[in-house]
Amino acid sequence: MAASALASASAMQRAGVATGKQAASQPALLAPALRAAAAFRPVAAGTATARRAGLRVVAQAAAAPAAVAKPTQAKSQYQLQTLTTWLLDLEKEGVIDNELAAVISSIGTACKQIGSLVNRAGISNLTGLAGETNVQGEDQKKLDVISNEVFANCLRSSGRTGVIASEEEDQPVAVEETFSGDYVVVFDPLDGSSNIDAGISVGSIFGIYEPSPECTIEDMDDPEEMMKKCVLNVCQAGNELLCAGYTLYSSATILVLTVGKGVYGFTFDPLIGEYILSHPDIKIPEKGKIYSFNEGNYQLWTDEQRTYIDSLKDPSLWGGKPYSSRYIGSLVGDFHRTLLYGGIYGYPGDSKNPNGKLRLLYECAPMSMICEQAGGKGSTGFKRVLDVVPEKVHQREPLFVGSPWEVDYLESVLQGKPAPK
Ligand SMILES: O=P(O)(O)OC[C@H]1O[C@](O)(COP(=O)(O)O)[C@@H](O)[C@@H]1O
Repeated sequence: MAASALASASAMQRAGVATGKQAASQPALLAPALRAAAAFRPVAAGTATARRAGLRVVAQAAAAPAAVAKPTQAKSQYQLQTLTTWLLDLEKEGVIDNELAAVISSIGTACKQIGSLVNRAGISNLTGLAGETNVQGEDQKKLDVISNEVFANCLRSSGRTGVIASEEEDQPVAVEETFSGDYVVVFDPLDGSSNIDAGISVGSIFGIYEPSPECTIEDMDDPEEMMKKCVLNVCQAGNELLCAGYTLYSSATILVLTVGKGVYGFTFDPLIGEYILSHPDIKIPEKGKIYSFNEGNYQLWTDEQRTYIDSLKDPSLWGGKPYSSRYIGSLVGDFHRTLLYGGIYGYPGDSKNPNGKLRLLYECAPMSMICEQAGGKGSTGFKRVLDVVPEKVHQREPLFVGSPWEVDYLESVLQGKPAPK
């Protein structure tokens, strides 16, 4: 209607003569056109729109307190809280600086890229082995190598990182492209990669530290000196972490992180290419009903560790319903479920691997910070994970994370102390 109306009105003008005269000579033609043209006029009194406007005005007048309150900007249903706007709010509040925001954004970009590579792995020949082994002696998957490159490239191009350390790199690296900020970033570019070829959920894990003041890397440092400083920069205790997070690549791509003020989850929306706030201020349940351990190692565990798991399976101890067992074999997947549903995830040390399998710097510490920020706990069984100072970059540490009750109960069993109430 509107368009045709615009058309006829101009048709009239094309007729060149003031509408008035002609109108007199051809009334029938004009009527519909005039009515339509009226639609384009500012809201005249008596029309439906005016009525609605009027009602709104009245309603607002009625609702408004005597003193005319500043009209609050109605939150448009299309207003999104994205990772970008969340970081901006944190900057405005002085919680983080724009350099740290830039580093976190670059990690967000890396995870978008890795997420799409993981999704397409089966149809773009990205499954299978890369034919190399990493410093842990593990056969690297093609996507381990590629994800490592993607992560490192994004961190470099942020211009805000000074030293980066990856599960897939033997040694930490000093970043030449650093512009300012010099943040230290540790990361596991693709965790749980043994699950990739089966299309089961995997993830990325990261932690961000301040550069340690004692070891500022100088341009004139010789390579050996520089390496020593890089290692010292990354070997910081988890309680020094400024930010920790992971991205889950599963039925959805979900980035979960903390900057020390609670835990927030953002689901990636591929339609708009943005991370949307989907899990604000995550709180882990005080007590859960799920345990997540690789019981295949049961025979290698200590008596206390076996006693703990056996007790979770004894219904008489839990009002007739034992704990449920869930284990994907992908730390990010198992931890994400534990964070949302409660319970405990554990990778104990055992007679074969006294310190377990998981790496303190870029697996245990970041997950423990997130868990604590959500009201949970992260323990080695005998000590708070975040208080362990790493001596080596790829140091392994036993890890027990989850609801405070289950972790306290575990520590009581391993340390022979009374169980929590
Ligand atoms: O197969 P296991 O011995 O249970 O180990 C599984 C654990 O190892 C990991 O795959 C180790 O991580 P990477 O894949 O990064 O080496 C964790 O994700 C997972 O929780």
